[in-house]
Amino acid sequence: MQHDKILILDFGSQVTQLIARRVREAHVFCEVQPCDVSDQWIRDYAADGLLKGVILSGSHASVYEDTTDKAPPAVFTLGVPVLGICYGMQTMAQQLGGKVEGHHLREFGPAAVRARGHTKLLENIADFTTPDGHGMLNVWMSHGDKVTELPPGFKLMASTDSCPIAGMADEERRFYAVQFHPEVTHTAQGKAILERFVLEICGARPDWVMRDHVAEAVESIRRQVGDEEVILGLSGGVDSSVAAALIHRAIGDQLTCVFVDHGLLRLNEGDMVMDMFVGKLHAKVIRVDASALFLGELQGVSDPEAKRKIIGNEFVTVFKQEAAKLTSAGAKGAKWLAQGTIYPDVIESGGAKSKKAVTIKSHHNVGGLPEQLGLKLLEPLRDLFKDEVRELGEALGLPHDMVYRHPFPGPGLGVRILGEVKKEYADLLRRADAIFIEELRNFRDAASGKSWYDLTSQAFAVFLPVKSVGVMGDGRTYDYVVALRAVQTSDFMTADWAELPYALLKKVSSRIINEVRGINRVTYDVSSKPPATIEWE
Ligand SMILES: Nc1ncnc2c1ncn2[C@@H]1O[C@H](COP(=O)(O)OP(=O)(O)OP(=O)(O)O)[C@@H](O)[C@H]1O
Ligand SMILES: O=c1[nH]c(=O)c2[nH+]cn([C@@H]3O[C@H](COP(=O)(O)O)[C@@H](O)[C@H]3O)c2[nH]1
Ligand SMILES: NC(=O)CC[C@H](N)C(=O)O
Ligand SMILES: [Mg+2]
Repeated sequence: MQHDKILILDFGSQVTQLIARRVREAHVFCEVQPCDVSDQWIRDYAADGLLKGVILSGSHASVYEDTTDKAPPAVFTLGVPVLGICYGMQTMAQQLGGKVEGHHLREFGPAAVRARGHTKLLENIADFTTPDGHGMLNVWMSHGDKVTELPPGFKLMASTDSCPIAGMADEERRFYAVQFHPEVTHTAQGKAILERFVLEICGARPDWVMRDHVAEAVESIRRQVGDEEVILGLSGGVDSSVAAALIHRAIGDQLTCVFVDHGLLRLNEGDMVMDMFVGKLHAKVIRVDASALFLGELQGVSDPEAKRKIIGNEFVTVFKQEAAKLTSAGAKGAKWLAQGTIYPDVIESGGAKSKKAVTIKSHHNVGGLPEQLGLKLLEPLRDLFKDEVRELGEALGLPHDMVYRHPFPGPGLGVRILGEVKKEYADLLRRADAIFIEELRNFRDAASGKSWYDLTSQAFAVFLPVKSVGVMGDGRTYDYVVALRAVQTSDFMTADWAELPYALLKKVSSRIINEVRGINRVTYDVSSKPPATIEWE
């Protein structure tokens, strides 16, 4: 089945992904592309007739600077509706003959917008009505520049006290633009406005539903792979688990999963993964116990980046060995490497050019492997956001607890044991961490009824290789310290430390100190990201 599609051109706004989320929530398929795709690219993209509309995102830049990006002109000649948001509105105005000016006064935060001109986009969408009968919208603004002159053919669609042209429309050509951000939840009617644009103005079919997606994905994997063999690095994390379950549904025993136990996994994780995939799904999984190898290589190394590099390299070595064994043992050998790449990974690596490439941490993943192994790449989750991946996982019958797990970094406990990694430390940390997670699952927030595990995005314990003095049973102890970390975040780029209930912290601390001999002190990390990061290394 072919889906109608909406194209979102990204000018580098922090919230471009939210536009895509809102469109997907309206069950319309959409893709984000960098704003500097060529006219030819746009025309090719539209050639199948499925492109129903284009959305231009915001940006940190100002359109009147010489160096800033413009929308590919073809966007305005395709004949499909276009919606400009913030910078997207400003560049639309400028490119089509209007005027944009800078102001030193920035408008950042909530604003009340008055709808004008009875346009199709805002018609009958309002948060309240003024005594004289005007529809008003509570929106979120984030700009310094303004459109000061409408382009020919446009009429005024919205205004605020400080921004007289807060929206404009050329209804004949179906071009609409708003200075505020409908994609953020602070704009109360934002969802309604984007739905109006996508469903009614663009007329896109709302046919993007997970149920159908499973069948389609299975079909497309079968077509792509034929009777060839596939290998996949299975971590027990959400993405690789859902990818494995999906591919297994499609091609059964043609899939072999390689699960590397580097000795830095969470408590019982290895057995859990095997139980699920081998025991319940009957998938082929090779469990490689490489803990001696990894811990050996890490001996004496305490620099975080050096540790990450070692773990990454060893991982590649082990994976290559297993792939080679598979090739020599089987008649055919694997031709495909499957990965649980999801849509945010795609956008982050190939997308917006505004992203600055400063290495804060070398993230471990299987990048670069396909070339080294000479395998073709199979990435069935490439189009999906994390919550869609989770929905898909559940549709495939994976247990809720597995698909709603917090993410776990590839280097595992290796980046949660500060400094040199030792088996002794990993064993202590695993037990402390398991207690923390267990209690997060046990404690529920009275108001929402949700567990604190579900109310946090990521939570774990960190091992500090320093000793402090304590007193237990009238005796002196001199033992290690554990720090607890729990954060709330939507995208892991920024995060707040979670305000866990004291009763929960108290229980966890007392259990860890009583049950894990070797730890006599527990602290709670109250640092946000930035300036701290989520992991400690
Ligand atoms: N211990 C491991 N054994 C095999 N493959 C692994 C291991 N750790 C990581 N990988 C591979 O590296 C990829 C990237 O890891 P990443 O943590 O980003 O994703 P994930 O573990 O699948 O999901 P999550 O984000 O929920 O942890 C995984 O999809 C998996 O293919
Ligand atoms: O697959 C991964 N390989 C890695 O090397 C890695 N390092 C950090 N993380 C995860 O990324 C998110 C942000 O972490 P930081 O704030 O510590 O950079 C958090 O969710 C971290 O757990 C990793 N994930
Ligand atoms: N959020 C935006 O798109 C801002 C656009 C432009 N930089 C301005 O300040 O007006
Ligand atoms: Mg993981």
